[in-house]
Amino acid sequence: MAKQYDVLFRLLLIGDSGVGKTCLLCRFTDNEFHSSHISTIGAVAKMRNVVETSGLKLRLCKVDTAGQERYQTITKQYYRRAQGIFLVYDISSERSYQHIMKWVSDVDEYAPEGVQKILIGNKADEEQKRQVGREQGQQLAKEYGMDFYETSACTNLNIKESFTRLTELVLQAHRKELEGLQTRASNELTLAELEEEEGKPEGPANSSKTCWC
Ligand SMILES: Nc1nc2c(ncn2[C@@H]2O[C@H](COP(=O)(O)OP(=O)(O)OP(=O)(O)O)[C@@H](O)[C@H]2O)c(=O)[nH]1
Repeated sequence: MAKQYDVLFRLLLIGDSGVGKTCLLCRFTDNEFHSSHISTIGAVAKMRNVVETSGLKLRLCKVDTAGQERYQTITKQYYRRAQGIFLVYDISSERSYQHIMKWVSDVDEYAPEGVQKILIGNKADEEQKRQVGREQGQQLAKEYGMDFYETSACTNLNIKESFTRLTELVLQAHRKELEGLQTRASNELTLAELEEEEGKPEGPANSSKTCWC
């Protein structure tokens, strides 16, 4: 069957367990929010419809990874195929913010050079429980040369903006290859593995979640 898209980009969500990675993805993809927390096991991929830009059809595959330590061997396998990474902490958890440094060092070790990163301070609606100031997020992002967004999967704050921004950064980083692709026959594209993953759990582990949230 003819491919419905030219290029597939993989965006990864990483961060401590419970910071809201699954909910961010669920809000962006299905515009839904669920208040229960069922930990992701391993990693789960979700496709977003084809986006047309610069004469190319992009398909985004977003991989929601488990934050729990025991799945880290599995989730690190996904780093090397990522073009963009969301590093997520929870503004009501100082601990999850402190752990961003550890997540960044994992990215440096396992992700390809040139991978694009964005720092996310999620649960911005939880102002009364805030433990991490907005300026702390900005400062950390600056240190690592990342863009920074405070988001809320609950109220839909900055969800579209942050996903759009990371896609833009990935596009910019791959501009040269993309220009080449525009002049070639579209079926030869290999910028990322072109494969159909709709609805399938990514990789060796399944998710215990019955839906994406
Ligand atoms: N108030 C508020 N709660 C949120 C937000 N995002 C997620 N949550 C809640 O935080 C809990 C954890 O969310 P998940 O998305 O399952 O967290 P996760 O990072 O995917 O967790 P793991 O799969 O264990 O790594 C759930 O109870 C969500 O309802 C948010 O923006 N605001």
